[in-house]
Amino acid sequence: MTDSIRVGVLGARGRMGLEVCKAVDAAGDLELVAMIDQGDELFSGADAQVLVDFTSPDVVMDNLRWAIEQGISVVVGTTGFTEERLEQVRGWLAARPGVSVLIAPNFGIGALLMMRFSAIAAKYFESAEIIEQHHPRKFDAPSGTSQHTARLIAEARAAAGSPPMPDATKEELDGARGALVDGVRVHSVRAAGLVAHQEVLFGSAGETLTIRHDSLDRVSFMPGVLLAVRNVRKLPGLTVGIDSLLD
Ligand SMILES: NC(=O)c1ccc[n+]([C@@H]2O[C@H](COP(=O)([O-])OP(=O)(O)OC[C@H]3O[C@@H](n4cnc5c(N)ncnc54)[C@H](O)[C@@H]3O)[C@@H](O)[C@H]2O)c1
Ligand SMILES: O=C(O)C1=N[C@H](C(=O)O)CCC1
Repeated sequence: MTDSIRVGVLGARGRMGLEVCKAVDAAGDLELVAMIDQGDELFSGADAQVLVDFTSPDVVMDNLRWAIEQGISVVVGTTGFTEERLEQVRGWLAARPGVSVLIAPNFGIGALLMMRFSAIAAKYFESAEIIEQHHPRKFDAPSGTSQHTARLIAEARAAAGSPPMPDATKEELDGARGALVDGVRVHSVRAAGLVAHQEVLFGSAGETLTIRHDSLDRVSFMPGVLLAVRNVRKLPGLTVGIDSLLD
C-alpha cells in the first residue's frame, strides 16, 4: 500500500476551502493535516506535502512565495493570475527545483471542456463574446475562467489569421460593452442564487453557436482539485490548468 499524501488547505473557512477539506478528508489516499484561514491555524498535524490555496487574489502571492521557500508543492484555485504574476512564480520556483505549483482558473471538468470547445470554435466565427455569471460575493471581475477563455480564443484566432471582430458600436456609457480581454468582450453578471456559469457566444452570418457551462454546486470543482493534489508533485515547476492531467 502506498503512503497517503499529507494535504493542508489555505482558506479553509471559505466557500471553496470548506468543500476541499471535506473532499480531502473523504479520500482514502489523502490525509488532511492542516486547515489554515486568515492567520488562524485551525489545526495542523504532520507537515503538509501539498497545500491547496483558495484564498483571495490579494494574499495568494504571499502564500505561494512562503510555500515555495518551504519546499512545499501547491495547488492553487485562487484567481487573479496575470502573466506578470505567473512570471514571478516561475522565478521563485527556479530557485527551488523539485517544487511544483499548479494553478488552474477552473477545476470543473465541464468548464475545462467548455474552454477547449471554445478554442476549437474560435477560428470558424466572425464574432466571439463571453458572458460570465457568478454569485455576488465574488471579489473579482472578470472571472479567472473568462479571462483564460478569452486568451484561448484570441490565440486560436491569431493562429488562424482571423480579422478583427466586426463592431461598429459607440459605447454611450462606460462598460456597456463589457471589458476587453485580449480583444474579446467579457460581460460579468453578479446575482444571488448563482454559483459559477459561463456562456461563450460565437456568431457569423446567419448563425450563432453558444457554448455554456454551469457549476451548480461547488462539489463540481472537487474531482479536478483532487486530481491536481494527487499529481502536482509529478510536475515540477509551474503548470497552468489541469488539461495535461486529463489527456
Ligand atoms: N479555480 C477554481 O475552480 C475556483 C472555483 C471557485 C472559486 N475560485 C476562486 O477561489 C478563491 C476563493 O473563493 P471562495 O468563494 O472560496 O472565497 P471565500 O471568500 O469564501 O474564501 C476565501 C477564504 O480565504 C481566507 N483567507 C484570506 N486570507 C487568507 C490568508 N492569508 N491565509 C489563509 N486564508 C485566508 C478568508 O478568510 C476566506 O475564508 C477566489 O479567487 C475564487 O475566484 C476558483
Ligand atoms: O466562485 C468563484 O469565485 C469562482 N471563481 C473562478 C473564476 O473566477 O473563474 C472559477 C469559478 C468560481
